[in-house]
Amino acid sequence: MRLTGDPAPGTMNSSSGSGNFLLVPIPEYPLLDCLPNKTVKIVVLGASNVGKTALIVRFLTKRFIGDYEANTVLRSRKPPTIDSSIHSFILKVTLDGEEVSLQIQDTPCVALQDDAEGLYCQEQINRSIYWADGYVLVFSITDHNSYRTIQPLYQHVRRIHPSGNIPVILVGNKSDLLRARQVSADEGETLAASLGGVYFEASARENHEGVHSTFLHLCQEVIRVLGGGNGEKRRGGLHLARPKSPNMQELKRRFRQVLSSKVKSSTTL
Ligand SMILES: Nc1nc2c(ncn2[C@@H]2O[C@H](COP(=O)(O)OP(=O)(O)OP(=O)(O)O)[C@@H](O)[C@H]2O)c(=O)[nH]1
Repeated sequence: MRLTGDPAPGTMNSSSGSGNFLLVPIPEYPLLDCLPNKTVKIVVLGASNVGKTALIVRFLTKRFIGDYEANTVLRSRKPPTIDSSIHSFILKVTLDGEEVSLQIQDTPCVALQDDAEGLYCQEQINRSIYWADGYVLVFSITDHNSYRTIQPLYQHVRRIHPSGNIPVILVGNKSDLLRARQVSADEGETLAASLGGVYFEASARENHEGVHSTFLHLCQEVIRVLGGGNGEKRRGGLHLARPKSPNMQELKRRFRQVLSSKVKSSTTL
């Protein structure tokens, strides 16, 4: 099944419970004509394999990334590999009756250093952290190491933004895998409270609504804490270019590929 509309190259229209989303790759220039004034910039961070990309894909397309993978395997026997580059998306959302331009960045994984306190974190992630207004910190409830990464990760964000409130939410993903649970809901809630954020358990695999409300909650929190407008201005005039998305053409090609394979397989089955 194709997403609503017939996407022009480089754009996709999707719909969600709260209205129509326009999904476009973030260009290297501002979209002054077609985006609302209010902008919220969100980055998704976490350890390897926790489901960062799956959560974003679920939010944007209402689908589970594994469905795309399975579908492509079926058709070409060559699953798409999501590379570890930074990918960016813009969509319009309506919050409390007002249109907001939501920009989301997916990032490569971070990892704990051997001392379990420091982080291995690529420079491009630092640029994304600097760029963003709000932070989705993700771990998997089936992987206690990914949970242990969160506190150092938050400290890392704090070092980049030493002053002021940091809108953050903590997501314990893969809540469908209850039998493999290694992190309790209490541990999630306690950690989120210590970071000054809210804890959500989510399943990118099974639940769109949970993922959807998680992202929207963070949007609202960003607007509440920072107000609308432009993040760079809020940070005392410091300007840092938005991280580039060098592989956006490739990502668009993969999106089109998996979406068209979805159309074909659903019509042939
Ligand atoms: N059961 C289950 N599997 C999930 C869920 N979310 C993601 N996965 C699977 O977990 C694996 C990792 O998902 P990704 O979205 O690539 O994780 P990531 O955090 O972006 O991974 P990195 O590229 O290592 O940073 C994939 O096989 C997904 O299909 C979930 O909610 N439930």
